[in-house]
Amino acid sequence: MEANLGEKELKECEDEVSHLALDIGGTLIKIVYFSSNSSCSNDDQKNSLLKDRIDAPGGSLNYKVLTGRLHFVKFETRKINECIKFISSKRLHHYGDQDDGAPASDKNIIKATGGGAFKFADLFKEKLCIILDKVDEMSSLVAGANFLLKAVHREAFTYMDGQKEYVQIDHKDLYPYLLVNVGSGVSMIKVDGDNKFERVSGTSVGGGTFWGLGKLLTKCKSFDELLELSHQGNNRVIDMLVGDIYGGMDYTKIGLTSTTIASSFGKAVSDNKELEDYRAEDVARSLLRMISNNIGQIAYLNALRFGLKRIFFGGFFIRGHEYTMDTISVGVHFWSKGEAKALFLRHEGFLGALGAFMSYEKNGFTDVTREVTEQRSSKAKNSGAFESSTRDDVKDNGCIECRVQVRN
Ligand SMILES: Nc1ncnc2c1ncn2[C@@H]1O[C@H](COP(=O)(O)OP(=O)(O)OP(=O)(O)O)[C@@H](O)[C@H]1O
Ligand SMILES: CC(C)(CO)[C@@H](O)C(=O)NCCC(=O)O
Repeated sequence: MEANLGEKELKECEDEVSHLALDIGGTLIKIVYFSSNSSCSNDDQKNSLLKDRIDAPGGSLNYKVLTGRLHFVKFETRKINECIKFISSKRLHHYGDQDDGAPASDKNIIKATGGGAFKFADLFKEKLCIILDKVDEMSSLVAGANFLLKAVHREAFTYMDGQKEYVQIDHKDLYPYLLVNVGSGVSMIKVDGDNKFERVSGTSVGGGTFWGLGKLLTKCKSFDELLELSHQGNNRVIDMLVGDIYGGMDYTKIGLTSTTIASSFGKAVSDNKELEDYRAEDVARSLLRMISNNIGQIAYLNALRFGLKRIFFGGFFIRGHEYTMDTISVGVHFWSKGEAKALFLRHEGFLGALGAFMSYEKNGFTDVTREVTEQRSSKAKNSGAFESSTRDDVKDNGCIECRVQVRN
């Protein structure tokens, strides 16, 4: 049953925050929280509009459905204190306050995944009196990806030659697939079903490598600046191409055109130039291509190893960046001779946080039933320093309107 809220009612109701989950990675902290539109002053209205009770399939359990929003926010892990201030100022850590039945001792237990759930457990306890309930990182990534692919409309898309094409996922034909999460490092996971997966490979040459090397080589101050720079660069200035080696000719016998990169950064060997003699734009471009190509190639090899046709790329390295996606797609297409497909996800950076969020099930948080609409969060745009992303879409900070099913 659906709660049928008009725009007016939605505006009149203030958001009531609940259910916070964290993914504390090597570079970024990702936060997902749910806010229900359930603090209307009139209780009757609240009950009739927002909490349609439904019976569980078995008949005995009673559920209520809350209408609200899933919010997505990120912080740099090195600025963890900003994240703690944000949680504190929004009182997100009191997620259980309105949860009638929960014992007091359960109220400040927050689901958290990623290495930082271990590393920063004491800090969260000290500053926010939160106990981090650790959820395995790989199972969170898989749960997050499966949820997005099944529940969120227009989540997965291909990107080739500047064309973005949404892919309708048939739930019965989702598995198996390869999930490649490009965070600071890269994990490659063969997914065979709900909570059925195996981490089959990984590489330390990932997003951290791009951002770390890029910072050293270009003096960029932010990841966005580095990406922007790469947009304007030309990798052929530094990369050694097949044509550079073969006197401008293709090496047709082994299928290499003259414009194929033979050696990333290879021209720097014979150029007799210092770093300062290269344009930062060109360095950034070569670096992005080198990392993206390498990830695309290892991903393809693993897909080949297990006969997987679909490769979903997640993690904050992707950032919906066209050139990154294009490079990965072209690589996968080229090496697989068109057999395998690279697919991208709109909420790519939040897989782990979403997976941790979904794990509230055991505490009575049952399901995010469906997305209603997706929109940019006006709050995210207006709330100042905490959400200061330069990009404007839901991947960075934003929200999905949805319904969640909560066990009474
Ligand atoms: N604003 C940003 N600041 C820093 N890095 C960013 C930013 N946006 C995107 N990135 C890229 O995203 C990567 C981090 O991605 P993600 O948050 O998925 O991984 P993580 O969880 O921090 O790492 P890991 O899972 O390996 O612990 C960075 O290494 C960088 O390449
Ligand atoms: C160590 C993790 C899982 C932490 O998120 C990630 O950074 C990663 O998968 N790194 C690659 C490590 C490797 O397989 O070589």
